[in-house]
Amino acid sequence: MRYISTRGTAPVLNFEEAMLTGLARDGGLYVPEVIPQMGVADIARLEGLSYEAIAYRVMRPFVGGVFTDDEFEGIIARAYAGFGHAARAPLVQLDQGHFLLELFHGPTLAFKDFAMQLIGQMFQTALGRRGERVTIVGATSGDTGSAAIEAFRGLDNVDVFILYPHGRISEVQRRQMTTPVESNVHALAMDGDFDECQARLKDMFNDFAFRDEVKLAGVNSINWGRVLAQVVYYFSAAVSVGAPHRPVSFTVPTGNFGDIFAGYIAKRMGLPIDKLVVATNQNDILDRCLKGQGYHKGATVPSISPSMDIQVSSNFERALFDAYDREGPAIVQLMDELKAGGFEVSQGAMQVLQSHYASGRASEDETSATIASALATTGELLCPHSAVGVKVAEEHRVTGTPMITLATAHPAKFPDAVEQAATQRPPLPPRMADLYERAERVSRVPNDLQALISHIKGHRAA
Ligand SMILES: Cc1ncc(COP(=O)(O)O)c(C=O)c1O
Ligand SMILES: N[C@@H](CCOP(=O)(O)O)C(=O)O
Repeated sequence: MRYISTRGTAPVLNFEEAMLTGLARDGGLYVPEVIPQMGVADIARLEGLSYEAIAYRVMRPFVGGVFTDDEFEGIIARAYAGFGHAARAPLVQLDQGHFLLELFHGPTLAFKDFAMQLIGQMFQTALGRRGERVTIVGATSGDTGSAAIEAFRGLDNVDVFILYPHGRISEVQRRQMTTPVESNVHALAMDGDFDECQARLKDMFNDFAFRDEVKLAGVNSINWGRVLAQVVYYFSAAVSVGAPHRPVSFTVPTGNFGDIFAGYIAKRMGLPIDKLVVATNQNDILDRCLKGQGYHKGATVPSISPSMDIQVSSNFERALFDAYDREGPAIVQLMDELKAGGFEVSQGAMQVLQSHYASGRASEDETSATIASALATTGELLCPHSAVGVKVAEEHRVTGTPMITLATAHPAKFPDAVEQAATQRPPLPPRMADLYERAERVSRVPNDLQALISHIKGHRAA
């Protein structure tokens, strides 16, 4: 299995190399050269299997010969052993034909654990074999960072630095990053918003001297391994509501476009997905773009679903790559225009995008109202991101086709917003009950590439 860059000029890599490289050296994102296929019979055989067994069958062809069968089975088993639900990703019914896929039973209570726990295990196996140590730098609007710190804390062969936008994440998210005591993990509160954190991260990858000196690696969804792990739950969920014998739709609360892109990969592999619905909060650049209004950056407005306060949605580049017939130079041009403020999508590419993705947005009031009404009618307490999804899903449901909305975080990660909407404060699970008493360790850093580089160099173990 070979991986190519969306910008067309970086070296072609195998799975392990693409996973450890993160951003391609031409600034692009790695994607599989060919998407492996699963036929109707292969998908039907997933019914009744454990989450781990489905994960093995769905991901195995993407990994190639990098891990042996036994190694890969062990990696998957260890990744999901710590989840708090036997089904890992249980499906609950909200209404006739509308289901919620609960992706918040991992150690940090958000969907990011599905991929981060897995790539933590894959990094450990691959780096142990190579005898290498790497420096992971990540950008987060709250959940990626906490999942990464949890997955990599205390591991021998990695230093982890996570940039988060100072003052723009929830207290639970912050404390999940600032309270681990292991000396190889570092939370950095940066002045700026998430897009600026992500831009500095990409600047670091494009500074080859720094990148090579510290052996920079990335665990944001620029890393193909992150997207791949998320493909699995589209299969597990769809099969439990009747796929491959009938089509299924998904609505996905979306920010950096990694999760919905995983759904697109599942569809390209053969899963009968009718609609993939992108649900945004008031930072609705993706909704506007998918409705044909171009991709034009504005100011990011803080919302009650802060993890989706994003304007530069990094994985949208992967979607554009396919929509532009995998023409690297076209993507280079669009990304140059984006640096200057935005771009228009060609008519042909727009048709391709709209054939795969629908979209909608939820205002702040609509999000709060959905939290309240879901609790009243179904007893389900939603986090604000999941509520954005449920509201948009309701607008796209079609009789006869099950709609599955991804519940991307536990409500206890956003207790203030949930309490305000539902007059009920969701408690943290018992294992985290002392989170507010634990001591915090965090460095305040400026939005400045050189300052960040010297901070990281000065705090690495090796
Ligand atoms: C809770 C939550 N929901 C939804 C999203 C959006 O996911 P994606 O960035 O993969 O589109 C994020 C962050 O990315 C998140 O943390
Ligand atoms: N919402 C994310 C933003 C980063 O997304 P990623 O999937 O690219 O890592 C977060 O919680 O950090």
